[in-house]
Amino acid sequence: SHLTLLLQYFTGPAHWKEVFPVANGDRQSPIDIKTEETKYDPSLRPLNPNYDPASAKIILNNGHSTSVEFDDTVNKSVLTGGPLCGTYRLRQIHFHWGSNDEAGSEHAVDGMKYAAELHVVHWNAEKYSSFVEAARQSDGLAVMAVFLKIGECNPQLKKITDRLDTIRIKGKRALFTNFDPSCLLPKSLDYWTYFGSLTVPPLLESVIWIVLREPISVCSEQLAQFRSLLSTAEDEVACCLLRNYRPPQPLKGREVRRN
Ligand SMILES: NS(=O)(=O)c1ccc(C(=O)N2CCN(Cc3ccccc3)C2)cc1
Ligand SMILES: [Zn+2]
Repeated sequence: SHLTLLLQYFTGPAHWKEVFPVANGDRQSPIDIKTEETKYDPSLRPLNPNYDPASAKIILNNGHSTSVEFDDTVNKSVLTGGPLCGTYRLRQIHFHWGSNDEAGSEHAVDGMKYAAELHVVHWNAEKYSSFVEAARQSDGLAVMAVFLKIGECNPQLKKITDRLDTIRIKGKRALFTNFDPSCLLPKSLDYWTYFGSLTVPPLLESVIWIVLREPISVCSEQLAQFRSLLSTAEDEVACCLLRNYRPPQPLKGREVRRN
C-alpha cells in the first residue's frame, strides 16, 4: 500500500534524527577509521572470547537483518579482556550488507568499505541485570565487528547462509544450535576500539566498539543469499532486504585506540 511504501521510505537512516534526536549525538556509530590517527594503547589487553556452542538457540529474520540469538540468562558465552572491564555476556550476532559487493560494511577504514560486516553483541552482565537495562548505560554493551571481504566462499558462514531460505519472511525464526561464533573470527584478534552507539534505532550511546583489523572472506553468492531475505511480513507486498548499513557518522573528537 502507499502507506507501507511511504513508511519504508521514511525508515531510512536520513530520517532517524526526526524520531531519535540522539542520532545527532557525540558518540554515534559507525565511523570511518582513519588508521593514521589511531593511537596505540599499551594498556589494551588481548581479546578473550569464550563461547559455548550450546548457547546458540535460534536464527531469526527481524526484517532489518538476520540474527542468531543466544541464551544470555547465564554466563556461559562471554567476552572479557581487550578494552573491557569485567565480563560481557553474548546476546546475538547479526550482519550488515549492501545492494552490491562494493559497499555493505558499516565501519569504513580510510574511507574504504567492505562488502559486509558481522556484529557480535554482548552486554555487561556484571553491572546490569538485563540487555535492555545495559543498552541504556554508557558501558552497557560491547560489540565486536568483523569485516567481510569479497573472496572465497566462507565455509563457516555457510552454516548460516544455508539456513536463510527457511527464514525468508520478516518475523520467521528457526532452531539454530550447536554453533560457536568464534568460528567466524579471523586468525588475528588485533583490533581498534572506540566509544559509540547502536547503529540502528534507538541508536543508544552505550556501545564499546571493538573492530577487528583482519577481515574474513565471503563470496558474492553468499551475499546474494543475505539480499534475498525479505524485509516484509507474510501479508505485505514482498520487498527484499537489499541493504541495511548505516553510513559513517561524525567522529566529534573521539579517539580510536589500537592494541
Ligand atoms: N548494529 S548494532 O551492533 O549496533 C546492534 C543492533 C541491534 C541490537 C539489538 O539487539 N537491539 C537494538 C535495541 N533493541 C532492543 C531495545 C533495547 C533498548 C531500548 C529499546 C530497544 C535490540 C544490538 C546491537
Ligand atoms: Zn549491527
